[in-house]
Amino acid sequence: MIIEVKDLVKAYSDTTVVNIQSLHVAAGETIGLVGNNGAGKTTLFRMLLDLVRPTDGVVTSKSIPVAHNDAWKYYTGSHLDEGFLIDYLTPEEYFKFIGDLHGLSTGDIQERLQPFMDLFNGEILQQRKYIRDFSKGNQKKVGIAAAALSHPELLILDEPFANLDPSSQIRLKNLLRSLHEQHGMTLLISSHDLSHVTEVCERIVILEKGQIVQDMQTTQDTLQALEAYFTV
Ligand SMILES: Nc1ncnc2c1ncn2[C@@H]1O[C@H](COP(=O)(O)OP(=O)(O)OP(=O)(O)O)[C@@H](O)[C@H]1O
Repeated sequence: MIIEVKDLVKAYSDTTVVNIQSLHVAAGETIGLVGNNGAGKTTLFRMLLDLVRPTDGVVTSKSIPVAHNDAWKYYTGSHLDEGFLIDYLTPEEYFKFIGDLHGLSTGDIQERLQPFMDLFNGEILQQRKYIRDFSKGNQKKVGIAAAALSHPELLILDEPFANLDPSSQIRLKNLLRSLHEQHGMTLLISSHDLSHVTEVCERIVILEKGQIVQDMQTTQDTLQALEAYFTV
């Protein structure tokens, strides 16, 4: 298992925001995490990435607790929010920084960014602008590309479609599919867009008040089932 979660609890004072008995992510799976505002999606991702320590329970990656070992960092890419970026760099400088961490040459970086050119829409590279001066949507594109640059075995993205214009959302959907198909990347993404997430992900997990209430393989009926579930 690339990720295994057991009896994972996160509580702030006396409010429990995540409470998951068990969640297994196998290598090569594409999983969409859905749930209303405050359901605990981001908190779960932060615990998977050792950014937040659980109140109870453990997260293991390839059987090793993420809190006690760095091995997972070499095969895990992630972009949760713009806080992950280095604002005073240009996108080129940031990609070089991330590429250096993974021993990629300038040529490797250029080659690996090639599939992102449609998504970048001519607005990311050679702009002579720092990341801080880009729009939220374009910052997100930089973050997603940087997270995927090392071709990680596991890619974790929090709301990758948010703040993107409709054309960019469609381009991102195709890109994520092709990262999975061409590199066997395991994807774990959260989204409020039920249609996009069911198109990209073969498995959908619904989180409600910190708990997993449904975990299903995506079929042609899943979108309808999700829409019914979220209709109040
Ligand atoms: N540092 C913190 N201190 C106190 N409460 C927190 C903290 N971080 C998160 N929470 C609470 O945990 C709950 C889950 O938040 P989280 O951001 O994980 O939800 P989410 O599913 O990602 O929501 P959204 O869809 O709105 O992004 C919320 O009620 C939030 O207020």
